[in-house]
Amino acid sequence: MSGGPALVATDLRKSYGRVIAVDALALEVAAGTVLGFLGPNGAGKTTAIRMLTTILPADGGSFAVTGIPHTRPDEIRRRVGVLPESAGYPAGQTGAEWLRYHAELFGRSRADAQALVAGLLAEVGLADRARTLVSGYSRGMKQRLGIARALVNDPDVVFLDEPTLGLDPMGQAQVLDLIGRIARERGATVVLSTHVLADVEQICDRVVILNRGRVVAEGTVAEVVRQAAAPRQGRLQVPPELTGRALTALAGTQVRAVSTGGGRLGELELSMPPGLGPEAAATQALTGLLAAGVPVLGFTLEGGRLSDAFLAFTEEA
Ligand SMILES: Nc1ncnc2c1ncn2[C@@H]1O[C@H](COP(=O)(O)OP(=O)(O)OP(=O)(O)O)[C@@H](O)[C@H]1O
Repeated sequence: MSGGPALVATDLRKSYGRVIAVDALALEVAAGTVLGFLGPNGAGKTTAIRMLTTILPADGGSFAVTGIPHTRPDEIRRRVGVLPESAGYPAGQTGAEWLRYHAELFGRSRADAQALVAGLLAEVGLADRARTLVSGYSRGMKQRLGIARALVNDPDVVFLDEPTLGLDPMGQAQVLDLIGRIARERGATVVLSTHVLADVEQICDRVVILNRGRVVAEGTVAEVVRQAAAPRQGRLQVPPELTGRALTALAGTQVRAVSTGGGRLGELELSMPPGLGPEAAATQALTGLLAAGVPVLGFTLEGGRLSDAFLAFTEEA
């Protein structure tokens, strides 16, 4: 593997008729990163993954995987692993047979493939189910088998499209643990497409948020949350006797204010409107209060979650 980024994309585009699925996608992902690839339904994640894994030709733009340009798709295919959005599994084969078949597709001899498959099944926690028909596997076991298949060529970059979809909490935890190990122990880069933002907060080093085919946010989870203007909640203390005047003053701003539950006078909860940065919202609120002659005794912005950021970046304009 080269010392450069694991994945680079520039101006990548794909349309289906008049629907622009991916629009000028630019990405740069460092090796060993677990990247959360996020976006609402139809944002273009699956289309982007299909292009980056050379399954679907792009309309324009370029990309490279571990330095291999998109003009050499056969080489890229040897360096990537994929768990597709709706992976199909064979009913009549055992997990070991199915994986061995895929290992042999990558040119392994039978003996070599057998050893590889035993290692992979152990890695994904299916060693004791090697000789069971896949049709008898639970959904979580099938997903882990699909991830094992994605690892059969010892890839540098692994693309997982919604790997925890439909899994129970135990199944989700096992898949997340496996993803963490793929990055840590194999040193592979993982591109994780998911709608489960709690998973992303737990295991992703960085995130990219797509909306309508475009990257609308990029960075670590903390950076994206900050960029989003979430914090969207704040807390304010004013002299108790001036609570009413403070609420009237804030009603003239874009910041929504209510007295805190429990009726503690002088303490107000603020909701910052989407689209207005936290500094701008805070300035508006504080300026409004000072103009009304209300002294501000305390003011804090509360930390936002990735879900707040996601909504802020993907809400309809
Ligand atoms: N084969 C296709 N033919 C026509 N339109 C398509 C096709 N595949 C995707 N699209 C459209 O392209 C856009 C992007 O779809 P895509 O499946 O890439 O989004 P996604 O982010 O993966 O969504 P989801 O989270 O629902 O899986 C959508 O408007 C979708 O309807």
